[in-house]
Amino acid sequence: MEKMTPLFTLRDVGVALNGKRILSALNLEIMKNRATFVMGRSGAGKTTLLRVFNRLNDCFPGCTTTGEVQLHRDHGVVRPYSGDIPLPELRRLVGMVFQHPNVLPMSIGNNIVMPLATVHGVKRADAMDAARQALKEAQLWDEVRDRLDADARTLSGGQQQRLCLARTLAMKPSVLLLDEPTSSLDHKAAKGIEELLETLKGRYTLVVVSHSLDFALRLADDIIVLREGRTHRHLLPRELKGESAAILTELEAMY
Ligand SMILES: Nc1ncnc2c1ncn2[C@@H]1O[C@H](COP(=O)(O)OP(=O)(O)OP(=O)(O)O)[C@@H](O)[C@H]1O
Repeated sequence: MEKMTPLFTLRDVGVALNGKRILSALNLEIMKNRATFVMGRSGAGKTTLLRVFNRLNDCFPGCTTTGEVQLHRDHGVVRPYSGDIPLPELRRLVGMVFQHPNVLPMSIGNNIVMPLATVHGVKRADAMDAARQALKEAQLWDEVRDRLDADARTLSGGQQQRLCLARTLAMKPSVLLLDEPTSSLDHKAAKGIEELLETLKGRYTLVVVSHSLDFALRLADDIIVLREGRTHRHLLPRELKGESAAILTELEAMY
């Protein structure tokens, strides 16, 4: 069996917004190249937890993060909240895809090329190559190869979400945070994204917020269940597959 190594370790992590506790006493590990699902009722703090990993909570005035967050890199451990890693590098390593596709108001090609070239200083020709590769990995290339100059907003919702995924993959991230990536899509488009994520599993570390128990049962290696900002349970999906009907009933009651 492959040895599991952590990518992130959280020790006694808490998040407060203007004095209001959103997350408390979180102790957990996100394992490399595994799919970790974060589940729980609306308002439990799932999105806030995702934003701990890339310091996106810092964007909200009055937000404080306490405790220790460790990011394990090949050359050792860095602590993002101690300034061990520049923020642009952290955001590159910790890619995020949101609930609603947030394409940039520009061409399909430039949605990937522009951030690579202007934010990360990649040469345009290299950025074009990276864009092509990422679009293939996001299974969008065949649909857009003849219209890379078209406005990205002319794509369907599912295609826009795959473009957002391609933009994130082009950055060569260590981890992909996916915040309910299918919830704004119709059934067919949602299915397409789920199938795409199945192809990424094992090659990327995935942290997925989802309300779909079926999807979690198919894809998850680990499931973290939050309740009122705390870790309520940490499960392996096999614990849900018949071995513990009581847990399944409890989770189903949340959705
Ligand atoms: N920027 C913010 N300003 C004020 N309150 C916030 C902010 N972000 C989150 N919260 C509050 O923190 C709590 C947790 O929110 P969060 O979005 O993390 O929950 P969630 O589990 O992802 O919910 P949902 O499933 O509905 O998306 C909620 O009470 C929410 O109102």
